[in-house]
Parts: sequence; C-alpha cells; structure tokens
Amino acid sequence: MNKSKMPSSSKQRKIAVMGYRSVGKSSLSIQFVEGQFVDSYDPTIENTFTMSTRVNSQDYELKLVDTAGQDEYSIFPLQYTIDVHGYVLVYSVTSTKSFEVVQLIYDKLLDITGKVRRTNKGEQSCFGVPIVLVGNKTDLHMERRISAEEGKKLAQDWNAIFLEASAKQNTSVSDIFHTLLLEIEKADTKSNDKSNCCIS
Ligand SMILES: Nc1nc2c(ncn2[C@@H]2O[C@H](COP(=O)(O)OP(=O)(O)OP(=O)(O)O)[C@@H](O)[C@H]2O)c(=O)[nH]1
Repeated sequence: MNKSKMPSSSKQRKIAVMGYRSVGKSSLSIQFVEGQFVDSYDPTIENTFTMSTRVNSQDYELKLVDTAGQDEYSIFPLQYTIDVHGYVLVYSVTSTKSFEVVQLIYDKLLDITGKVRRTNKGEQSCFGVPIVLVGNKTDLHMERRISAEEGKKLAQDWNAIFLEASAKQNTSVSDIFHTLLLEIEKADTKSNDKSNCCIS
C-alpha cells in the first residue's frame, strides 16, 4: 500500500463535561467547538459535539459530551463512565454550591470508576481517568465566591489539573480541552506500563 494513501492516525477521544446547573458547561463546549458565546440560558439535557483538533502534532476526533447539570440528589448517569477518556469537572467561581456539587460528582465518579491501590499506608482509592477541574466565570470579579487557591487545593487533592476560565471572554477555554487530551496521552502511556493507577 502506498504510504501516502494510508488513513491518517487520528485518535478518537471522548470527553464528558460535568458539573452543577448553570456553571457554563454548554458555554465552554460551544466556545471551544464553535468559537462563540451565547448569553442566554437554555438548560441542557445532553448534547454531543464532534470535532477535529490537533495537539502536539497529533490529530484527534473529539466527542464532547455536554451533560445535564447535576445536583446533590442526582443519580450519577452510568453512561458517562463508559468509554470516556477524560472528564472536565466544572464549577462557577461565583457559586459555593457549585463548588460543593463538583466534589460530590467527583466522589461518585471515584466510587464507580476508581481503583483501589495498596500502599504501605493501607488501601487508597485513586482515579484512573484524567480530570481537569475548571473554575468558570472568572470575568464576574465582583461575584467571586471561590478563590483560585481553593480550586487549586481541591485539584491537588484529586491529583487533577486545575484551570480557571471564562467562557464569555474565551479565557483558557481551549487550554482546558488541549490539556486534558495531553493528560489522556500520559495516562495511556502509564496504563501500558501498569506500574501506577494514579495520574500525576
Ligand atoms: N459572565 C459569564 N457568564 C457565563 C459564563 N459561562 C456561562 N455563562 C452564563 O451562565 C448561564 C449558564 O450557562 P450554560 O452554559 O447554559 O450552563 P450549563 O452548565 O450548561 O447549564 P445546564 O445545562 O443547566 O447544566 C448562561 O446564561 C451563560 O450565558 C462565563 O464565563 N461568564
């Protein structure tokens, strides 16, 4: 077969965007995929975007699942644990409640998909799928309730990446998805050597 005619080695990746209601999950997804911000609020049931993107000379076919807002009473939708390569967990820096709910979502995810690792300190649960924790709506300076330090600390506890963003001003939006794709690559390499189930 002529090498120049070989199909390109685009990797297929599925990313789920989760968080409390109205934190900007759809706005971040739409800003990344379509490059626009819509100021109206239309609650999402579920929406999947498909797009191509390139990070570090690697092409990706990306499926971005914009999920319905969760709250403390929601039953975790199990379909978001299957075939998902990475999670964007979003809260709004203007909402304490959304910061609490993102932690509940993480706990549920860990319960369902976490792995137990034996260490010399006993058993420790750890998460095998890369996560980016996002504090959105940083443009709303006067309404900020959650500091960057609090977000950073939580992400450290999870061994996750932390970013603050504004879907409205298009600040750090593509960083979220590009960083997650790079973390997924790293996790892939690690799972091949099987020495560690935690992301670091
Ligand atoms: N100022 C500001 N407003 C934002 C930002 N991101 C989203 N919003 C607004 O917040 C509201 C909710 O945004 P959505 O993107 O629909 O939030 P969502 O998390 O998808 O909401 P659900 O579908 O209910 O879970 C809308 O009015 C958006 O315009 C942001 O970065 N800054």
